[in-house]
Amino acid sequence: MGTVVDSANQGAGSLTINKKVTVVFVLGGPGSGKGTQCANIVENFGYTHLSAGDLLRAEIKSGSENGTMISNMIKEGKIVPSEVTIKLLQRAIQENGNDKFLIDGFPRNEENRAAFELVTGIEPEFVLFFDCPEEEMEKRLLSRNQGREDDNIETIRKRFKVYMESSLPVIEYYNSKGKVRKVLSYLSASLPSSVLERERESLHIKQKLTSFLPQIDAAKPVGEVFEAVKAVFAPADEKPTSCGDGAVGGGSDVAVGANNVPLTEFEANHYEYDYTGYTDFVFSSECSACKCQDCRAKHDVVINAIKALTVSVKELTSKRGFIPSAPLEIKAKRRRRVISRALSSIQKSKIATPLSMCCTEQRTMSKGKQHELKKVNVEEATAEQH
Ligand SMILES: Nc1ncnc2c1ncn2[C@@H]1O[C@H](COP(=O)(O)OP(=O)(O)O)[C@@H](O)[C@H]1O
Ligand SMILES: Nc1ccn([C@H]2C[C@H](O)[C@@H](COP(=O)(O)OP(=O)(O)O)O2)c(=O)n1
Repeated sequence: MGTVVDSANQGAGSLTINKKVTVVFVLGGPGSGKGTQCANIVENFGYTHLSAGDLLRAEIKSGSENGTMISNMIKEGKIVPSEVTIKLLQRAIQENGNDKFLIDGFPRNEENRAAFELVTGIEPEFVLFFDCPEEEMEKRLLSRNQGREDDNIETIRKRFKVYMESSLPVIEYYNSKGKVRKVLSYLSASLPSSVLERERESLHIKQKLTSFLPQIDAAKPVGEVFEAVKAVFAPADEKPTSCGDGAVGGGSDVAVGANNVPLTEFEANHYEYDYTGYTDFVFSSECSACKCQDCRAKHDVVINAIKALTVSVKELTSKRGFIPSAPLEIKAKRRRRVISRALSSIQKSKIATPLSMCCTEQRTMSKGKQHELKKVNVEEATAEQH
């Protein structure tokens, strides 16, 4: 017996997607309102909506050989084998003239995710995540009135269990890659961890989360939810790649902490948080919300420069026998000047930042290069100190 991917590949043949497409995954619990919001997005942003559940139900109706198996799995609240769903999605994408797709209710487990990526080579542009309390979802499903066989209390409970156990980890996976869009991302970036903690606390599924998870509060009325959705789509849609695109609220998790640098790294202690001027950087940089690789790379260079600067000043002050017992009294204005000078020296000395350089590579920048940065910054810092 072959793997899921093997069998999906065998059957894929003519189904191979031979056009460049933009894919947004729309995820959330059963009844969280994915389909409802997808209809709004289609109307306003020109996407084509592909609901995995609808495709599977259409397959049952078509009398296909897989029909009975799919029907039984859905009645049990289980997830249909990936190769079946992926083929349906591939066909729908290939046959549609559009090149922008909302894929709703997929991937629903790790197997779905990995197989789709391998078979189609498509990575989502971003992930939209609707978070809604179970009681609300249950109420909605029980009054959905679409004649669905799985909208009964017994199957609903099973679907909730599958969602918590299999689907949430997929959302967390995309979150770790900075793909999950949130609305207040730019704000959260500058907040101390205690505030982030409070934000995380407000999540309906908080007990299952291992990290901060961007979400849209899907328990609100349809119109309000769509306002949040619009904030995610509008900027991304208007100016997808340019620098300083004003994508306020449209940034993903990665956009704010650019390159996924954990916020805690800058908040380890008061001294470091204060000294790096991280807050200032986030709000003053034109590119802080931009996710293009260029900006990410630049941001990494700055972060490294700031770190090097911190080390240098610590060294300088300890050499002078001055060990600060309180946070260093460097005023915000001066701090910004130091940082901006450090940045311009870096640019002037043409430290090349290849666009292809990924965040990890940047962070593991060779010691030699870090030393170079440090040298530049020691001079700047010394000048400032005087
Ligand atoms: N924000 C909302 N407030 C109240 N009811 C909603 C909201 N969003 C969707 N619904 C209703 O809840 C039910 C489930 O919504 P649906 O979009 O089908 O969810 P999903 O696609 O996530 O399963 C539908 O009857 C829909 O009209
Ligand atoms: N990727 C997917 C998506 C849906 N399914 C099956 C299992 C789900 O319980 C049903 C219904 O999914 P659908 O997305 O239409 O509905 P809910 O979000 O659960 O309300 O379809 C699947 O097996 N694999």
